[in-house]
Amino acid sequence: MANDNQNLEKLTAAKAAIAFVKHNDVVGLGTGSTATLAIKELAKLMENSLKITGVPSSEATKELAISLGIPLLELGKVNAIDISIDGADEFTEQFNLIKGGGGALFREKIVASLSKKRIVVTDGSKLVEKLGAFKVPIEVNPNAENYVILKIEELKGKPVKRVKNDEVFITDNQNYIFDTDFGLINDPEKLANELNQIDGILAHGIFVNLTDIILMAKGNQITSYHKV
Ligand SMILES: O=C[C@H](O)[C@H](O)[C@H](O)COP(=O)(O)O
Repeated sequence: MANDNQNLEKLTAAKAAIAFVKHNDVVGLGTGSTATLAIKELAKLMENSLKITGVPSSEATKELAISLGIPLLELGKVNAIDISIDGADEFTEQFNLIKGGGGALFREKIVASLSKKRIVVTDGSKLVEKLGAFKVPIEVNPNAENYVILKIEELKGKPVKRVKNDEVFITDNQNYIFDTDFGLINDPEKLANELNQIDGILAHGIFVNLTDIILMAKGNQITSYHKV
């Protein structure tokens, strides 16, 4: 559970991120508590002069954006996004991430893939030396459940089907999530590529080469990592 300090850090990072948004931008709207703060800050700027169009990365974010009066485009109908702002569950200084703690990883990956500038906002707890303490969310079509479990186990992963409020968690895309323990991950790109080969996996939460700027707040200080 996030404490007050963590919430303040999330807000500090969110405020730093929206400074990158320009008038008339198409903005990829992430999912999760930190992205939510950024979306609310954007909406405040829109009360003055900023005009943007959002592209939501989940049904929850879509509802939030509508409630704030942010005009939206449908993700599946968009060819390019100027800038996206999203959170992360873990990141390394090599710009590798684990995402999907909220189950929105597939649409978040498409948003990041379409975006010209990808900004990740986090509190100070998300920086790690190696990914993997946070279990890798893997979104699986129910028809491929047992097949995918076998294939993940061949990769030495230990998948656990996600349950929320005593019920199997179902994603916005009507799939399951398997939170998978791979131990600490030495080569995220290799594991990402191996998972990409498995039929039945819609997406996994390892994000490689999908981030340009990471804004991490620690206390009220921002550390920004820019990919060169
Ligand atoms: O599916 C959820 C997303 O990947 C989130 O961006 C991620 O879980 C981080 O969320 P939060 O900002 O709430 O820590």
